Amino acid sequence: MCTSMIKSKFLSNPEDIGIVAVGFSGGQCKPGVDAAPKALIESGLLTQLREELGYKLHGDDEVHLYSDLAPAEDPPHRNMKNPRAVSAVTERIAQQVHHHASQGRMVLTLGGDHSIAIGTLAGSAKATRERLGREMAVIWVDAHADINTPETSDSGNIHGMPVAFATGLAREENPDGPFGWLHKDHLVSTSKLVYIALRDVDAPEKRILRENGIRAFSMHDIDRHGIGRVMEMALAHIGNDTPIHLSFDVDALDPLWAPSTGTPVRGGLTLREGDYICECVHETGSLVAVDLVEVNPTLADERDVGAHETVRAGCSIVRPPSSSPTTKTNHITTLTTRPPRPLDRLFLCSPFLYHRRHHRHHRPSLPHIHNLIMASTVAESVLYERRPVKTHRYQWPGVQLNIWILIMLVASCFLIGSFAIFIQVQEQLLLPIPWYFPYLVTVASLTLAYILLLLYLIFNRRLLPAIVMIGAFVLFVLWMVGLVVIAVQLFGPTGSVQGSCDVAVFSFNPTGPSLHTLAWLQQRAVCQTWQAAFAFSIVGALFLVWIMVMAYQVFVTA
Ligand SMILES: NC(=[NH2+])NCCC[C@H](N)C(=O)O
Repeated sequence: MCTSMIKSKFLSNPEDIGIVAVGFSGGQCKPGVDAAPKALIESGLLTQLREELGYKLHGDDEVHLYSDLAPAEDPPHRNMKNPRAVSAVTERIAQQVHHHASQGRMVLTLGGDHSIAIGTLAGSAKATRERLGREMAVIWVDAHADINTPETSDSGNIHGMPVAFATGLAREENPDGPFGWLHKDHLVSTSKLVYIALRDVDAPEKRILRENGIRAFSMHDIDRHGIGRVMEMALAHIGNDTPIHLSFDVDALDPLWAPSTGTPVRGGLTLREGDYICECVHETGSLVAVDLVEVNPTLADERDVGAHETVRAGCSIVRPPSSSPTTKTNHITTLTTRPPRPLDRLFLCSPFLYHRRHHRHHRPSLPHIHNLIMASTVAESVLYERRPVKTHRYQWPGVQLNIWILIMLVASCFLIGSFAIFIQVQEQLLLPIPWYFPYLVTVASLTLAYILLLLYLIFNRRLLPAIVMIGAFVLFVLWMVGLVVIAVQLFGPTGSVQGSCDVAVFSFNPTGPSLHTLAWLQQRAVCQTWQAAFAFSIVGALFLVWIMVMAYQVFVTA
């Protein structure tokens, strides 16, 4: 039995994981990244998923090297290095991912360099369209944007281009050319793409991000807002009704924690921030696929102090619980009752664990990688003695809310304007001002203040349904009083507005310009203003009911 307590929204077989282990490094020039799946598996990743977290794994018996796909020759094409090899391998990966995803399983792809995401995204986007009739969102956690087109890339390495291919920004016109196999149903929309942890973006990539309005959170944003807020914003951008593919490049982490990668960049995520991202994505229940790429176990050599640091940091961050007397579940008990090992659950530690120095002294430890993956046990497992913090992300229907605000603005402004004029007229005629004139001006002004409050809350992403509901209810009562008063004035006994209209105006039959005609026009305008005020009051009252219903729906679906 799978231990995850988060209910998956989009997987029909949430206890199953399709594994695609990709031993491929052709998207860049440093050898070794193809050894990652083996290293990850040897360090116990899949065993842990299967035995300790209770997942049923499919396709876990083989690391694919795709040697049968190696072309006889592979000259550069549109400035790309190894174009045919990468195209053929990613096409095959797309089929593998599609196969698993079509069966409603989570797909875990172990890279490999990041070029393989051309295949993983294509496979899961297609399967998501076919199975759920929806578009899929992508959270790309990476130091790099990997959105160069072949024409903008300086390096020609395809691992710097996968997003451009996956979004259709880099298209191959020739269907038989490299990546000509990518069709419309393989593509991901740029509006459903969110980057996290960027810090090394090429100038043309910046332009591409800007021109396509792609949502990107750099390390600067994480420093400024904190990872919590950034995740809130990233997930709000995606919305809670969209399946998510998480593509995690290990170089998103600071080299302090993950130096064993081809293109490390300083100033990256802390270990804990990496954990947190994965926990948040898992908690949405929308996760359908994960890639873990660019782990290069061969790049940590004997002199690498980073490996030591990694181990130390991992140990201090993830302290195995000293005791866990209440643990009942078998597979968890096994872990919690055995003596803690210092390397346990070290986040993405496999490149270091794979390192001979550590490998000799420790049984390949259980990597912390499952944070990254579906189980996200960090958030929920007794292992960590943490309780998931229930955070609500309210998803307001944007269009409805905008219409609501606009119409209510019009209604309130109209009431303020017309009753202010009535007050003025009464004053001029030296008549007493009835209480409901200033009352209606006040109610409409309160409504304006309420709209301003909503806008402020929306801007700060704090639009809580409870606030909306309470405010709307109070205003509704006030509007109803106003509505009744207006109705009495308009349709009440003779002597009312309606009556004066009928008697003072319509019984006359003014023809030609005269003082009578003028009075008649004036009186009719007053009547019509009252009628409009009545109409707007009804609209206001109904709209207040509408926003209460809206708030309720947002609340129950959160
Ligand atoms: N997946 C990666 N590590 N990508 C690094 C890309 C670096 C650079 N922007 C390039 O296009 O070559």
